[in-house]
Amino acid sequence: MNYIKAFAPATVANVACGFDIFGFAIQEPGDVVEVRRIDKPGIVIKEITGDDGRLPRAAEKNAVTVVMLHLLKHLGITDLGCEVTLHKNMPLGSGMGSSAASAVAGVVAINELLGNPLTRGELLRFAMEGERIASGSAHADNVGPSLLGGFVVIRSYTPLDIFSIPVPDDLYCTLVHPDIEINTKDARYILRNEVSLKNTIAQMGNVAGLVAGLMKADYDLISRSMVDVIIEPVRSILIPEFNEVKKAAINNGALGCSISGSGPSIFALSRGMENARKAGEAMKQTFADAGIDSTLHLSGINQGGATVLERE
Ligand SMILES: Nc1ncnc2c1ncn2[C@@H]1O[C@H](COP(=O)(O)OP(=O)(O)OP(=O)(O)O)[C@@H](O)[C@H]1O
Ligand SMILES: N[C@@H](CCO)C(=O)O
Repeated sequence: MNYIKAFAPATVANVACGFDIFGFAIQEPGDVVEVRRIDKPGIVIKEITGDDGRLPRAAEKNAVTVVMLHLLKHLGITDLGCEVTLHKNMPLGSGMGSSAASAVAGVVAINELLGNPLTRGELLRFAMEGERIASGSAHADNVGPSLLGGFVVIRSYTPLDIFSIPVPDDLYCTLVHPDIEINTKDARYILRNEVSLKNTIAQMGNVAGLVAGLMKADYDLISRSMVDVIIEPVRSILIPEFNEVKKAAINNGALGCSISGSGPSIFALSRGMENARKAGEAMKQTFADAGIDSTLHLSGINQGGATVLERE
């Protein structure tokens, strides 16, 4: 194989109560990566589109290529030469798993170019290295679902223990990205290290409730469990109009609404596409009323994760 083109979708991490342990992928948007063999050994970034020249061009600094370097090192491959093109189809610092989509598309593309020496599950820890470069933290709740699809639970980081759970067919995601930027690194820095016993108990109840609600297709239980008493109260101060946008979603048919990843995007889950659309329009209008432009995405839960689009 000499050429691979791969796609990896945007993701919603945390899903209200599951900081660093829950995430799911949506259908669109997503990053596209092209990898082509060249004679000279080494990984080079040939071109990046859609980033306004803001992303690092050095292979060891960009999430899309860092993952490739880690994978080649693990496999002991020193003579491979590749030119990489990244099509950046989502904003940076968006809370949509932007760095994760690049990392996942990159690792899937290089693995395919090499004839798939590793399984999807085995690629996860390499994709996490892309997150380490982007935000200083190798969390898996964006790369996990972008790579594997479905609603992903990370039961443990040491050792890594990750699995998917079924979700109701009629569950839809609304994702609204206001035109502002928040770096994951900053949004993690402001979090407190200690959590009260009272909040831990409340959060554990909601985590258990959300898993059970999704697996049993119990929409009332999903709705009651989409509550984050630990992270959202701290981070929401970084997002203008957060409380109003959340209220607009809930008042217009959403089951629940919270910050997507580390923000500023805000997501809602709804029963049926029509409710998702109604909630999304109300959320977007609330931002517009405050003079903030935003972009609306509507999607079912992406069950397949990253895909290979072309091979030569
Ligand atoms: N290929 C890449 N795509 C996006 N960001 C990258 C990439 N490579 C390195 N970065 C760096 O990662 C930082 C953005 O990552 P960050 O995690 O803050 O955003 P995000 O992925 O949109 O957020 P979130 O993880 O909350 O969804 C920027 O500083 C950017 O320069
Ligand atoms: N779980 C991570 C996701 C970042 O998208 C965080 O909230 O910092």
